[in-house]
Amino acid sequence: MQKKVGVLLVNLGTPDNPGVSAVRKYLFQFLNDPRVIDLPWLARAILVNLIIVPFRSFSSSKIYKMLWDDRGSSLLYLGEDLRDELQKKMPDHIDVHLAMRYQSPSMESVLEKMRIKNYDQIIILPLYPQYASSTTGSTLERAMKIMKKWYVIPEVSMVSQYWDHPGFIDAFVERGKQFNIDDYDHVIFSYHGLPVRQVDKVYDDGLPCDEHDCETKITELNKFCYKATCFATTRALVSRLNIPESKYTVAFQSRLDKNWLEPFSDKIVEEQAKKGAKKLLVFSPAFTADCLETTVEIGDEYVEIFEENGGEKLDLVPSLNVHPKWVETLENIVKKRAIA
Ligand SMILES: C=CC1=C(C)c2cc3[nH]c(cc4nc(cc5[nH]c(cc1n2)c(C)c5CCC(=O)O)C(CCC(=O)O)=C4C)c(C)c3C=C
Ligand SMILES: [Fe+2]
Ligand SMILES: [Fe+2]
Repeated sequence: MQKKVGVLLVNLGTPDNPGVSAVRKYLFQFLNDPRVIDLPWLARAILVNLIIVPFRSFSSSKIYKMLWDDRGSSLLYLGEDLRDELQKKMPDHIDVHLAMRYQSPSMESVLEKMRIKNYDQIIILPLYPQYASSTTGSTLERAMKIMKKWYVIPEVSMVSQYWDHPGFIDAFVERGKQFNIDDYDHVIFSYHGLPVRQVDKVYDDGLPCDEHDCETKITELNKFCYKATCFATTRALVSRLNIPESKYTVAFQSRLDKNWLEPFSDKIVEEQAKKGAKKLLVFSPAFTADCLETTVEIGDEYVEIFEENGGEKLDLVPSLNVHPKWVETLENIVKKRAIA
């Protein structure tokens, strides 16, 4: 009998609408996740529920209103498009589903639909190329918490990271080739930031991230360090795109406080403009779909910072979205894991 396989693509999630109350609900669920704000519960409860959420709901709602278009939030509808494109590449016995870690469609509801299908195997595929406890870790933990309650638990396969997958790199190289890189004064590889505390936690040897050469090499110790894999993705991309070391910077965006990974992308944008750069190109290879962080933070806010400081043109390389090479990469990842 042909084995049935269910694939679950998971991304972060987005508010149901850009209004303050939906954004509050989203931030409340997201930031109360102990893998995201990894403080003791009382400190997290006070910080998130009395300080961050009440204030941030208003400012975030404003930027979500800038992101929203006739199809809604791109993180969600591009995920749906990706699911549909991947489904087209699959044989009859493999179904592709999409869930969001926070808000809708929830992992609970989609996994329940998958349970009823009685698959022989479930493949959980978070849409983050580089592992972080707050993203991939949280998604995989949630999947395990849901499935551990099932009476019948099928074979399960979980994807932790694919920052060096040749297909993932090829897809971003193709995106980069849409631009004439020689025309730009500088290139920024801007990854979502993380608290330094969280990157330090991947090490069992008692030494912080800073003492593991994470900017230059991948080792047995740092292979799950988000900073190390962001730098490694960048090395793979610059080598394929022939970008010399003097012409690019790796930076981290979207910090909540100052103890996040540095350098900060907005500061690098400002610094480049002040040094006289007129044209900047920005890649954002921690995101596989365009979202608030790319379209608004880079595409609007960084453009403004660059121009205010003397720059002329900042271009954002679009994310992978439904690029055929990206769909093909996911197809290969799934087919390699699917049981026969
Ligand atoms: C690589 C992916 C991501 C990592 C790592 C990550 C860590 C992380 N994020 C926050 C706080 C916020 N992130 C927000 C938005 C957001 N974050 C990611 C991805 C990663 N986050 C995405 C794809 C998005 C956009 C979602 C969308 O709807 O388009 C937000 C909300 C927006 C805002 O108010 O700025 C917050 C807050 C933390 C605390 C964290 C790790 C500790
Ligand atoms: Fe985030
Ligand atoms: Fe590290």
